[in-house]
Amino acid sequence: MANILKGKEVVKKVKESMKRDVKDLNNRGITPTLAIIRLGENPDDIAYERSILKNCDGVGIEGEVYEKDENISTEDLISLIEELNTDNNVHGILIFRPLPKHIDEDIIAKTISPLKDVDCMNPLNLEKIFEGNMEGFAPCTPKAAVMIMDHYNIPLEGAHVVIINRSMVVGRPLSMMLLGKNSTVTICHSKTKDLKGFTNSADVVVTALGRPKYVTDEYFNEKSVVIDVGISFDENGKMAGDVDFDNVSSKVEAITPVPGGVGSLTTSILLSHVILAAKSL
Ligand SMILES: NC(=O)C1=CN([C@@H]2O[C@H](COP(=O)(O)OP(=O)(O)OC[C@H]3O[C@@H](n4cnc5c(N)ncnc54)[C@H](OP(=O)(O)O)[C@@H]3O)[C@@H](O)[C@H]2O)C=CC1
Ligand SMILES: Nc1nc(=O)c2c([nH]1)NC[C@@H]1CN(c3ccc(C(=O)N[C@@H](CCC(=O)O)C(=O)O)cc3)C=[N+]21
Repeated sequence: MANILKGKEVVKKVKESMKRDVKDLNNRGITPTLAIIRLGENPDDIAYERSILKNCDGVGIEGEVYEKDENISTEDLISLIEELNTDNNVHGILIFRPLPKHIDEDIIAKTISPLKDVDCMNPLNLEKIFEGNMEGFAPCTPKAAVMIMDHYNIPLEGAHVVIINRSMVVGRPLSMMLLGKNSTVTICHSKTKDLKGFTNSADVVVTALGRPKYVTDEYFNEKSVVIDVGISFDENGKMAGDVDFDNVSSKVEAITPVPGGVGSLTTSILLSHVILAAKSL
C-alpha cells in the first residue's frame, strides 16, 4: 500500500498561522476581503467557489462573489476589475479561469493590480515565478502541489517530474516552480504520443486532466510518486481525482488522495495570500 500524502497536515499548518494574522488585522480594524469574479456557471469554478466561501468563514475572511454573464464584454470586465483595484476594502482579487473565449486574457491579466493578484495572473507576478522566485503570490495550485511534496520530503532535486497539463493555472507555472527546485520537467498534454511511456519512466507524475479515474496502474511503476490535481464529480456527484485511487494506490510508492489532497491546500493557500495582501496594503 502506498504512502498517502494527505493535504490535511499541511492545511493545518497554514490555517494556524492564518488565524493569528487575522486576529492582528481585526485589531487594526481590517477584515481581510477576497473579491471573486465568476463568469458563467462552469462546474469547476462553482466547486472552487463553494470551497473558498466555506473556508473563508472558518478563518474570518470576507468572500464577495461577483457573478457575471459569460458573455460580458472585455471592457465591462476591465471596469469591474478597476473598481475592485481601487476599493480599499478589497485586498485580493480572483478571476476563475479559463476565461470565456471572446475575452482578451492578456489585457485582463494586466488589469489586476499586482498587489491584489492572489492567484498570480498578472505577468509582473508571473515573471517572478519564471525567474525561480517563489516569494509573494505564487499560483495557488502549483504552490499546493510543491508544498505537499516538500512536507513529505519527496526529493525534487534531480528528479524527473512528468506533468499532464499545460494550462496557465496548473502545468505551465508548475513546470517553472519545479525547475526552480532543480527537477527535470516534462509537460504532457492531449497530443502527447505514448503518455504511458513518459509517466512510467518518471519519478513523480502530476496529473491534472480533469477526467475522473482515467489514469490507472499501467501508467506507473512501484517507485512512482503520484500527485493528483484533478477534481471532477462522478454521475452520483461524488468527488473524484484523475487517478483511479483504489487501483493505483496498491502499486505505487506514494499518492495524494482526492478529496483531501492538493485541492484542500489550494484553497488554504489562496486565503493565506488574501491575508498577505491585507497585511501589505
Ligand atoms: N486541485 C486543485 O486545486 C485544482 C484542480 N483543478 C482541476 O484540474 C483539472 C484541470 O484543470 P485546468 O488546467 O483548468 O483544465 P484544462 O482543461 O485547461 O487542462 C487539462 C489538461 O489536460 C490535458 N489532457 C486532457 N485529456 C488528456 C488526455 N487524455 N491525455 C493527455 N492529456 C490530456 C489537456 O491537454 P490539451 O492542452 O492538449 O487540451 C490540458 O492540458 C480539472 O479537473 C480541475 O478541476 C484545477 C485547478 C486547481
Ligand atoms: N484562476 C483560477 N485558479 C484556480 O485555482 C482554479 C480556477 N481558476 N478555476 C477552477 C479551478 C478548480 N479549482 C478547484 C480547487 C479546489 C476545489 C475543491 O473542491 N477544494 C475542496 C477540497 C478538495 C479536496 O479535499 O481535495 C476544499 O478546499 O475544501 C475545487 C476546484 C481551482 N481552480
